[in-house]
Amino acid sequence: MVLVESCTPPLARDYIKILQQCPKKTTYESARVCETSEALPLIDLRRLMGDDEGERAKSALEIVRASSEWGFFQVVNHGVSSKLLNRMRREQVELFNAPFSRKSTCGLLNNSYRWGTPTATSPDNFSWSEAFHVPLTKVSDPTCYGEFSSLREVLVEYAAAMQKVARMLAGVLTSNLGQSIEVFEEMIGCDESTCYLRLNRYPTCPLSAEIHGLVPHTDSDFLTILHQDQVGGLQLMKDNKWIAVKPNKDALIVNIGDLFQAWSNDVYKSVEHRVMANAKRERFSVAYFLCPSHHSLIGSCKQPSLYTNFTFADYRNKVQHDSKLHGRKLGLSRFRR
Ligand SMILES: O=C(O)CCC(=O)C(=O)O
Ligand SMILES: [Fe+2]
Repeated sequence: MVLVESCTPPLARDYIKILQQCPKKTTYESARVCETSEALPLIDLRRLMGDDEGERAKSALEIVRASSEWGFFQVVNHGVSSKLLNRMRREQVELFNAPFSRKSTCGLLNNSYRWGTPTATSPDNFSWSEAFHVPLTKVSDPTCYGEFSSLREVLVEYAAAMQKVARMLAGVLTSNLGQSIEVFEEMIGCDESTCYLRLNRYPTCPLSAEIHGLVPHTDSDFLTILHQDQVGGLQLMKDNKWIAVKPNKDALIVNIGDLFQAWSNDVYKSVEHRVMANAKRERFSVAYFLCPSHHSLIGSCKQPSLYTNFTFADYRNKVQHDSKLHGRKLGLSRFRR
């Protein structure tokens, strides 16, 4: 019990409360069952950026195929230096090492600190993690950082580097749909001021091997670029099986979000993914979310559209509403015709 009470953030306290309130014992059927034989597609972006037109077309096709068949892929030679990735990680570790009271009450990074899942109604929608979910409009604001002033420079640089990769990948995906990236950006209002960075920490979990570090979800954005450490735990759903993503220190992980699935009329897939908690090692990751402006209309670029027209604000409101009411997001199914 001492162990549980001394845990910060107070994940164990919150988890046990939910467990006690939940009348049915939750069984994590096959929570750990995981197929590892299929490796996530690995795409070399040097070929996409090179002079050889044939190679560029081949690597674009790999991106399109992975986005349609997997909704997930890894990229290497992405142009983001390992020095920057390492600096980001060091600053992230230092930030999360701050006392809980400092993180939770002092307005750091636009008050974006969260832990656990306040809306959880059962143990299986509780996430054993803490995070800062930072709007990019705030990353250059010096008043957001308190004593963590060196974090600012890294976050600004990191966001710019991720934006570059995201734009390149979005360009490939939109061009395959017969649209230019300029038209996409104008219609969707996607730019650096509308995107988010999420710094995740998954503390070790002393309670059970079957708790989620992050519950199964799809991302409510166009696409996500993730940098994870070497601990592992990320899994994605493919053909009704969970597949573990093996950490690769040179790779960034890319996944399609709900909005690209809608905009592409289901050509690209936003697939469920989750993180399993780890009893022995804490884990860190940083996610960059490519998002549109709130009032952007996310129709489909193809007709007949499988989805009703909705704005990003409509989407987020529904997600919040469903999470409060049902303990989880219902996502795109809310907007299917
Ligand atoms: O930490 C990870 O591996 C996944 C993070 C994630 O899915 C998210 O932040 O949406
Ligand atoms: Fe995610």
